[in-house]
Amino acid sequence: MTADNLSALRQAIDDIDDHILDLLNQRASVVVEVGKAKAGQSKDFYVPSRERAIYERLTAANPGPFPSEAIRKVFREIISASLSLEQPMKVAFLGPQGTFTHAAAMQQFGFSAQLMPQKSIPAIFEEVARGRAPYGVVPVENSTEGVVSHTLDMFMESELKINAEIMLGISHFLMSRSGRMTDIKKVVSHPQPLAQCRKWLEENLPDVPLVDVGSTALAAQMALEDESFGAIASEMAATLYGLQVVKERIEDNPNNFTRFLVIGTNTPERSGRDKTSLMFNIKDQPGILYRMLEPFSKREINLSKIESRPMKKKAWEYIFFLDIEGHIDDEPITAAVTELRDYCQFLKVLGSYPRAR
Ligand SMILES: C=C(O[C@@H]1C=C(C(=O)O)C=C[C@H]1O)C(=O)O
Repeated sequence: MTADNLSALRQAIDDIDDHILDLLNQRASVVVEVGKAKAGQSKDFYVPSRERAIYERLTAANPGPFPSEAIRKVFREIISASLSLEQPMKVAFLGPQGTFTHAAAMQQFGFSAQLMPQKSIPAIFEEVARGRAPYGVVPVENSTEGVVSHTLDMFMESELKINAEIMLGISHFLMSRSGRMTDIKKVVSHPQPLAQCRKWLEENLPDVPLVDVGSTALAAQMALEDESFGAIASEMAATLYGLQVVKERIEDNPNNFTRFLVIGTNTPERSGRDKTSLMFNIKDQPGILYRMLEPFSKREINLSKIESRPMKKKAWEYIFFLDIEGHIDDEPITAAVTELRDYCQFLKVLGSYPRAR
């Protein structure tokens, strides 16, 4: 390639970039107009279902060679930056910086959002309920370890609604100050990642004691303080805290996903591919468990999750959490929920929101 040829190609890239920049500005101006129109109708500015539709439409329409996997990331940032023109989007999440919830919040809201780390799951509910952040991100279940009971318990007392769900592939990294396995005398992490790496730890660090701490990010901070600590945390935590990766991807099951919820004060409109989460307590009667599912099965409504938790106020009474496919405004769902209500002492719709996949 000659120098002339290279500079001609670079000139072509500059021209295209100018064009992209011009289009980004045109797009941002339209988003501002949409924001004004929504404010006039007191509608939420942030619409996760519309964002999902944009990612899916563009990924399907992409002729290449630009990689389809990158489309969501690029448009995530374009949308995030446009949303911040109105006002920085404040999002409370389970901190400190570098937790998996931080990564989930970033995946959903992008770099232009103002992510606000909180010390506990109740603190996130509190920030949103008090209006200090319009949205919060909380973990709710892991594909290998099951539900995050703190989050389910919070819905018993809170009136907040689920606005979206986020699925995040979870990969655990072992990290330390030196990056040498032989320096590690203790392994620190949150109990869930420790459990998810049990086999790897038994095989590779059999005599090293394991220490539970409140979060993976806290574990990373401890490893930064003490060279003899190995922390199990996200790749993001290693970068953020400047730790050396000892071993990548040490989870026993590589098919490890965590589901997070975006909580807010309103219920999003139907998107056509939604999920509804319900919470209820049934009256104690013979055959009641069977009957509570009948309103759904006879309408062929798909259940994606059922979970029960002890009701703290009364021994041996249970609260059920049910996820069903569809939006509460869909006629069969409204009818099934109305029917179920008859068997319940109480029933709460935790939200209808776009399905992640
Ligand atoms: C512009 C809108 O509002 C927000 C911004 C979006 C965008 O930049 O495309 C998409 C959805 C909303 O979160 C809209 O609802 O269309």
